[in-house]
Amino acid sequence: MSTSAASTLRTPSLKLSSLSSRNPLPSAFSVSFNDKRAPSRRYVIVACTGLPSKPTVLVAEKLGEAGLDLLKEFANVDCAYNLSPEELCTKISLCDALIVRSGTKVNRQVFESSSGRLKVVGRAGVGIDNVDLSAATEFGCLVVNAPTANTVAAAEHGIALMAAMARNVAQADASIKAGKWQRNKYVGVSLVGKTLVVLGFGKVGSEVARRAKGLGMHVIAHDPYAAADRARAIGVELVGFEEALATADFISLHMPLTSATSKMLNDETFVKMKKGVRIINVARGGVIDEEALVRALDSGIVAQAALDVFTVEPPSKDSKLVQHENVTVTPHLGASTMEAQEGVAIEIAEAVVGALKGELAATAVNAPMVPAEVLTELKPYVVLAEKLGRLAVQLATGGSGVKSVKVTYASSRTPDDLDTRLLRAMIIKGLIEPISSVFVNLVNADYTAKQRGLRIAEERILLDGSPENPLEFIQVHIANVESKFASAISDSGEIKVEGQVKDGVPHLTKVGSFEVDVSLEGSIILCRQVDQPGMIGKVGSVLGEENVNVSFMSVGRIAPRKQAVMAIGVDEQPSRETLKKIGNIPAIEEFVFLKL
Ligand SMILES: NC(=O)c1ccc[n+]([C@@H]2O[C@H](COP(=O)([O-])OP(=O)(O)OC[C@H]3O[C@@H](n4cnc5c(N)ncnc54)[C@H](O)[C@@H]3O)[C@@H](O)[C@H]2O)c1
Ligand SMILES: O=C(O)[C@H](O)COP(=O)(O)O
Repeated sequence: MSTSAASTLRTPSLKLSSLSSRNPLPSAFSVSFNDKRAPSRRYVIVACTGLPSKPTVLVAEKLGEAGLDLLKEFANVDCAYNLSPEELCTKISLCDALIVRSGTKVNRQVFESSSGRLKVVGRAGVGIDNVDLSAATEFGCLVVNAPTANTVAAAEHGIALMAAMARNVAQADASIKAGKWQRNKYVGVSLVGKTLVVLGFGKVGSEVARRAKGLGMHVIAHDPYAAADRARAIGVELVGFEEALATADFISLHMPLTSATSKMLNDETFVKMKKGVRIINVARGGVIDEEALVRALDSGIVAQAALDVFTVEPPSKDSKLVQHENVTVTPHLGASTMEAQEGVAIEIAEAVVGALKGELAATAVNAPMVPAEVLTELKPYVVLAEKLGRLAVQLATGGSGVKSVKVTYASSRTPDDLDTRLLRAMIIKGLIEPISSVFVNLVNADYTAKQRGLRIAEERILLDGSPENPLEFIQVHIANVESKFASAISDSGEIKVEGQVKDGVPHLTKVGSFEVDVSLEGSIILCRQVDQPGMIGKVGSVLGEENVNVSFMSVGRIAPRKQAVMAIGVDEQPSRETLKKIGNIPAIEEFVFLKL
């Protein structure tokens, strides 16, 4: 009999610990049994009190009612606006999700202060430059945004600013209200026939281009990552940066703020522009060097600027840029229409609720974005991947020694047609979580593996046949470790488990060199025995005596009457005594109990 099974069953030390950091249910607690002889092993029984089990969502900036209503159906919603950074850090430890707009800095300190409870940050809008994505990823916190609902609003605001600037609407309005009537002073310029350069030809940029063409402007665009055919389809030519600068009568900015786009317009670029150029910015203040813009306005290179966004928001009252007479400003209103705010609120509420339910988010910013239909197709394989990881690591003696893992995907689909990032993340989750207190998810899987020195190599086996199913089987191999169940070692000396999805249900189909077939639900007992009549009955009746329900049994053998491996799926965890009794059945040579 294997000593491993017995050693997992020593008298445990009892410890009560809150699960709040790993479990979104605030009412859940765990009783954990630590095995004194094998401290790395820990059993957890989760119990829920009668307290409310809804997750808590902190809404830190104004969100549309429709979004709040959606959130309230699923969560406790705490709307707390204008929090100081300290107040945010204090509150966040009690929250599972946080929703912000552009006015809240979600920095590393926020993630640190959450002590692991914060699972989702929802940015109710597009720009995520106010969220520290690396910190979020490190802490396993998913960041989702609402990338589409305010596109048109932002584009319309860009067009509104351009027209208002060209015709001095804001200045003339202020002048009349100050009792003046200055018709000669506010002669404007026409838009028709002028060249508009759109910098950043994404969602907002292309909508601006469409509208500007309707106004009779000649529109060209610069975007190193945009597809030329998409631009051509709406009659826009993509040009290089230098050409864009030199040709523009108007420049409208629509790129995200990143380290590459920070201060993209600066002293050097302003001198390359046509004298009298006009600039519109509804993207982010930081893409312009604001001091350089003031110089360019003073020197007349830039005739006018219309700005919705600023490096620091709100800008200081005495900001030279804001006060400049040739500058028209609005207080970051691009997304602020009734329609856009309603849409954004619903888009972000759905994304946050979905993420809290554990669904894979389509608008994830710091996790692989996988199209919805691919997610649906891969769902059972995602479960299979995690369970194979969990089984493989539990088969290793001393899990922390697991450093080198190979994953094999067998499929008749070409690699281009099979996205395995999700599967890899779930295998990592399965490999790490049973042997550590780290919470692993799609967001932090690769990061966590790297931190622990766990190398994951992936290989594909291209099968013949029609690629109806995404995958035929997945194998997880762990190299350079001993196994507590010697039969799990394959001919090549590695722990090997293989699984398939059958009728939508993940199955374990191979352990080492033994073929088995057991659905991956509940837990599993693996026994190696001499193949002889009555073994299934013997083990089954030991389990039955203790009312442990057997969900599945399967035997794989080398040859009749030789060695066989029996895989038994059980719904309940058998007691120590029951496992001992199984080990004492004379024909059983080794066995192991594995939690899924
Ligand atoms: N003022 C507002 O209220 C408001 C509202 C919505 C969006 N925005 C901002 O507008 C910007 C664009 O939003 P979007 O939804 O169109 O995003 P998007 O991701 O659809 O488009 C951004 C585009 O910028 C391009 N880009 C990246 N680097 C570039 C570079 N160096 N030069 C030129 N182009 C570059 C990308 O390739 C992409 O096509 C974001 O910064 C967003 O935060 C502001
Ligand atoms: O990036 C965005 O979506 C816009 O800048 C809107 O920001 P807001 O939600 O703060 O209005």
